[in-house]
Amino acid sequence: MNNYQEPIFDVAQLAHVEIYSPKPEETVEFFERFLAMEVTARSGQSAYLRAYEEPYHNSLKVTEAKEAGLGHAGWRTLSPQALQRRVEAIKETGMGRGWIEGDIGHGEAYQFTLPDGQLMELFWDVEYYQCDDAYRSKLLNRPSKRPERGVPVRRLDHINLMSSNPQKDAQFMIDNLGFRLREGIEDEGNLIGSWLSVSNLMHEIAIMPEPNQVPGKLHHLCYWYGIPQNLYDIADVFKENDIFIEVPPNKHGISQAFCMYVYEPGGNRVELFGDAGYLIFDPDWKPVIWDMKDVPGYGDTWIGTAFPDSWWTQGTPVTKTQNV
Ligand SMILES: O=C/C=C/C=C(\O)C(=O)O
Ligand SMILES: [Fe+2]
Repeated sequence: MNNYQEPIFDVAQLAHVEIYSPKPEETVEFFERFLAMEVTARSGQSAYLRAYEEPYHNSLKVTEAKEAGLGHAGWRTLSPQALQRRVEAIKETGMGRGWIEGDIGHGEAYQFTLPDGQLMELFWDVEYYQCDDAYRSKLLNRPSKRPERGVPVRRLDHINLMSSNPQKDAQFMIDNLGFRLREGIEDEGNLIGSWLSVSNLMHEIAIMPEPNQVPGKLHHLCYWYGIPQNLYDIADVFKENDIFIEVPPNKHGISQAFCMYVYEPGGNRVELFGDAGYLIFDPDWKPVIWDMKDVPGYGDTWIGTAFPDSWWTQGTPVTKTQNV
């Protein structure tokens, strides 16, 4: 058994996501007013936000840009030593961009891109949120009081990217960062969809096909409630405020998560999780593979309305969709 390929446990979590918005103030208002996130800093064209149960200074950076899309995703490693090991591995791939000083909320980070071009970074040094007395919760394991406005999300859960070569990107995450494939969608033998994680969550990242092979897109970012009823509460608020609901409260087959998809005012798709679906504890988990023909009505939506075409074809930045 000594030839067993041990997992790489160097990446700990998805710590933050930067999204681009052509309507930054409306995007910030969406997260602040409806999802009750707190703006913890502003600098230049960016605002930094956190959810009330997140321990770090921020988990979301909203940056003004011409078009919606992914700015970058930030992954925290398990230790400073783990960071160094992963940086060496990434350097070998030629996808490394080099070190940056850091950003508001975290220290030096090593940046790289996926083969498809999406920008990512690895870091260890992080700034923990310092709670003002006015926000201190009586629930000692909660970093700040539950906000009284909107329907407050509790933490960042995952990102989902659209790729011109999803199989190549998934393999990159597996080979160099220790992600494990949990579920996949195959079409004519190609892995076109993958749900990958480094924790007990079933995914911190998913990678799906861009129908016209346009590289570098974001499909969605997801925040977690953990309480299915909250999806109906926030759906009511969205409806009252003309926020487009693409997929109403729904149970996914893949991941078994209870979800809902909306578009924030800047145009990026945001998923909300009523619960995160099943957790994984088997150290030798065998990926569950779906054939694409079996997905509609089972893998995508197990219970709820059918997914609209837009869910399979639209990401950000938006490009004209030829007939797919
Ligand atoms: O077609 C299957 C889609 C599943 C999506 C997810 O599990 C997710 O985006 O969290
Ligand atoms: Fe998702």
